[in-house]
Amino acid sequence: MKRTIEAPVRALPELPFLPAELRSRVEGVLRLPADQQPRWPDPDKTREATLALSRVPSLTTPAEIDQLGDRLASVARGEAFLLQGGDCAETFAANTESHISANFRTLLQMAVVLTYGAGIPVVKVGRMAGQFAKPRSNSVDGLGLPVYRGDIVNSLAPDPAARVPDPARMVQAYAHASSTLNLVRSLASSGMADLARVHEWNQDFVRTSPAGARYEALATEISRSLRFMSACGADHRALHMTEVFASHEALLLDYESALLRVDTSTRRPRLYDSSAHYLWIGERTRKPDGAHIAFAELLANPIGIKIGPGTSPELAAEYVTRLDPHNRPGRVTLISRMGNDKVRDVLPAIIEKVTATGHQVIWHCDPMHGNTHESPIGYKTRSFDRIVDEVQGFFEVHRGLGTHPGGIHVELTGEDVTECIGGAQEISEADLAGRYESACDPRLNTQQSVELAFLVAEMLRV
Ligand SMILES: O=C[C@H](O)[C@H](O)COP(=O)(O)O
Ligand SMILES: C=C(OP(=O)(O)O)C(=O)O
Ligand SMILES: [Mn+2]
Repeated sequence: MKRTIEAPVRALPELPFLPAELRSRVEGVLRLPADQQPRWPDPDKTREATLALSRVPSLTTPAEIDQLGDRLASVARGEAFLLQGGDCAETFAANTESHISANFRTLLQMAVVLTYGAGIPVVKVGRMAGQFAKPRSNSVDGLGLPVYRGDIVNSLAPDPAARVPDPARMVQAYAHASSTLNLVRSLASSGMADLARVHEWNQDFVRTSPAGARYEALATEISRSLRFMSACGADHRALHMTEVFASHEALLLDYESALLRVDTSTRRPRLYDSSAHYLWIGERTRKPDGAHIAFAELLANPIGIKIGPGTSPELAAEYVTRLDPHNRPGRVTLISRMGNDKVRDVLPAIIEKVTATGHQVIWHCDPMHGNTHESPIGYKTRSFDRIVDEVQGFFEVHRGLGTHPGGIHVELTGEDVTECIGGAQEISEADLAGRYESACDPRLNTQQSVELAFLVAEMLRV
């Protein structure tokens, strides 16, 4: 008789080098209740997949992760700005060279404008190389099928068989993440990241955007600065290459725990989630007594937590004290995703309470997830104006309190999709059907992303 699996299977992977004390802590965490996990139908296949992942090479190294930790410490101290962006849901099908390089290029274009606007370094973190798992509002979709939970779990195809969770997808996700990182590392150190070249793309944006005239003055100032630096003979390698880090939501605990690796080169062994440099815990899985927050507590990686409008100041302070026991600036990023109509009311009390704990966190603004609505014909969309207004509100709140608005976290793609309405191209609800390609949430297209960067640069210069 076929056994029905009532609870999600979370087999602790082999983790060959895990010292006994750490192993029992990981096991304890994986026994806690975890939201949004798939019910894999076959425990043996699940174990096979996690065992395979526990033996593969790390996607990131402790040295790179610690390097990002240093950069984030600067952000927390107000000496740098954090730009994080990429797809809502990466897919295996879109894991192509053109898609990855277009997203990377858009991130670079935004970073140049923001660096100029802020006058401080911009730390670039992609939602890439692992952003394959999605938390969902409902377990059934509009067609009555089990919901799509990201390519690492099941398929978007509207077919009951395709929606059955398949643990072998975790191994495929690792392979895709690995090839993405390989390409991105190479692009970051090659001509693609050359400052002058990235600025030329921004000049193309200004030439072709219907709102170009508004941004021309800023783009011209950047051109003059570049000519000045070149005339002075400034030719540092940092002008020709860049540094970019990979991040995703630490949602699927079977995948994340199988990629845990231990660095034993330090006095106390440190546990790294080698699936990414930076991981965040989402709005739907941040229960304080659940597995996700406890998992994040184990890690040496920098950690983000999404905080929606229902977050109490006390809970925000609890996250920070639990996740930053050693008082490391930038160890925790609080990513507010309040909605443009709530950010000005809800965020100040949270900032005050967290600041009073003495921990130096990064305050990050996700202006996407609190501003999603359904169009009359059923597309999930977001309005560019509301996105801009949430960032504006976030800056106003920080200016009022004298704290550092540490950066923005956006869902974007380097392609000319029609998923968010508004922006200089005036994408309307009727235009959404034209090129709506997201597997989950609506992303800013390239033009909207670069336009947002120009608007944020203006806010930073006030
Ligand atoms: O990316 C975020 C969430 O997964 C997403 O907003 C949930 O979407 P849903 O409400 O369509 O499930
Ligand atoms: C799921 C996401 O966001 P949130 O947890 O803030 O809803 C996301 O960033 O795709
Ligand atoms: Mn999303």
